[in-house]
Amino acid sequence: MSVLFLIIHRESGYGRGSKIWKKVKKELEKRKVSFRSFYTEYPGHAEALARQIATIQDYRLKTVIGIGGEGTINEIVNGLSSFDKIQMGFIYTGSRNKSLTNFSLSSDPKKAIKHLFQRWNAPLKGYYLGEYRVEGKSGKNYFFNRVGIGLDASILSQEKMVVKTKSDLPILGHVRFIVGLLKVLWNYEFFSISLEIDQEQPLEFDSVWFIIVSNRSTTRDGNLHVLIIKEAKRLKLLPLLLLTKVRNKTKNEFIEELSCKEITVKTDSIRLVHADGDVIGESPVIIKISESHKACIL
Ligand SMILES: Nc1ncnc2c1ncn2[C@@H]1O[C@H](COP(=O)(O)OP(=O)(O)OP(=O)(O)O)[C@@H](O)[C@H]1O
Repeated sequence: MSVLFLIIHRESGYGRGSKIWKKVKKELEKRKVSFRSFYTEYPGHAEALARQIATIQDYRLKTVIGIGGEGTINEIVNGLSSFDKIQMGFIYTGSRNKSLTNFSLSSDPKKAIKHLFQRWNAPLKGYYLGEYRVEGKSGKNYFFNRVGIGLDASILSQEKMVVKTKSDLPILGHVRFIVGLLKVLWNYEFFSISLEIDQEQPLEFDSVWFIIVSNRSTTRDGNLHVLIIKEAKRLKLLPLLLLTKVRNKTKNEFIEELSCKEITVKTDSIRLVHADGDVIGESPVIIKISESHKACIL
C-alpha cells in the first residue's frame, strides 16, 4: 500500500506554511488520498521526523512531502539521506524567491498535487546530493541546493535573527531584514580565498565578497557550479546579491564562474558558511557531489 507522509513547518514564510497546508489538505481529502501529517515543533525536528517515517515498516512505498522553507527541505533531505527507496517532494513556502530551490513542486497547492499524482508510483528518479564538511565538525552533511561562504552567509545569519512567527506582519519582518542587511553590507570587509578544485593546483582570488557553490546534479552536467563575487564596490553589492538569485543571468565583470566535482574553500580570515540557507559553521569547507547519497525526487 502507498501512503503519503507530510512534514509541515507551519510558520515558514511568516505563516505561509500553514495557509498552503490547509489548501493541500483540502485537495488530498477531496481526492480521498490516505495521508499522515506531522508538524515540526523545533529546529531539527523535520530531520528526526523524516528518519522516523523512513523506519516505519507498514508500507511498501513511502512518499514524504515537505511543506516549508529551505531549512525544512534541507532537514528532510538529510533525514532521508541513508534511505534510498523513499520518494520525496517539496512545496516551498519559505520567504525567499522560490527559484532558489532545485527540487520544488509548485507552490500552488492544486498544481503541486496534480504533479504529485502524475509522478506517484512512477519509477524512482535519483539525484546526487551535495556533501559538505566544515572545520571542527565531525561527520558529513548533505545539501540539495547550495552552500555559501562570506557575505551571503552573514546576511542569512542576520535574517535568521528576525523571528518569523504567524503573528508577525511580513512587512515588519522585511523592514527589519533590510535594516539588518544594510548594517551587514556597511561593515563587511572582503577577503582572499584559495580554492582547491578537483585536486588540482590551488587558485587564488583577492577582494572576494562571497562564494556560492550550487548542486547542479538535477540539471545540466551534474557538477557543482561555483560563483565567486569579487572586486565590486560596496554600493554594487546589493544588485549583485540579487543577480546571483536569478538563474542563468549571471554574466557580469564581478562574477567568476567555475564547474567541478569537488572544491575546498580556504579563506584568509574566518568566514561564516551556510548550507541551504542555514548557517552551519565557519570556513574552511570541503564541498563535493556525493558518490553514494541520492535523493529520489518526485
Ligand atoms: N516549530 C518550529 N519552531 C521553531 N523553529 C522551527 C520550527 N519548525 C522548523 N523550525 C526551524 O526554522 C528554521 C527555518 O525554517 P524554514 O527554512 O523552513 O522556513 P523559512 O525560514 O521561512 O524559509 P526560508 O529560509 O526558505 O525563507 C529551520 O531551521 C527549521 O529547523
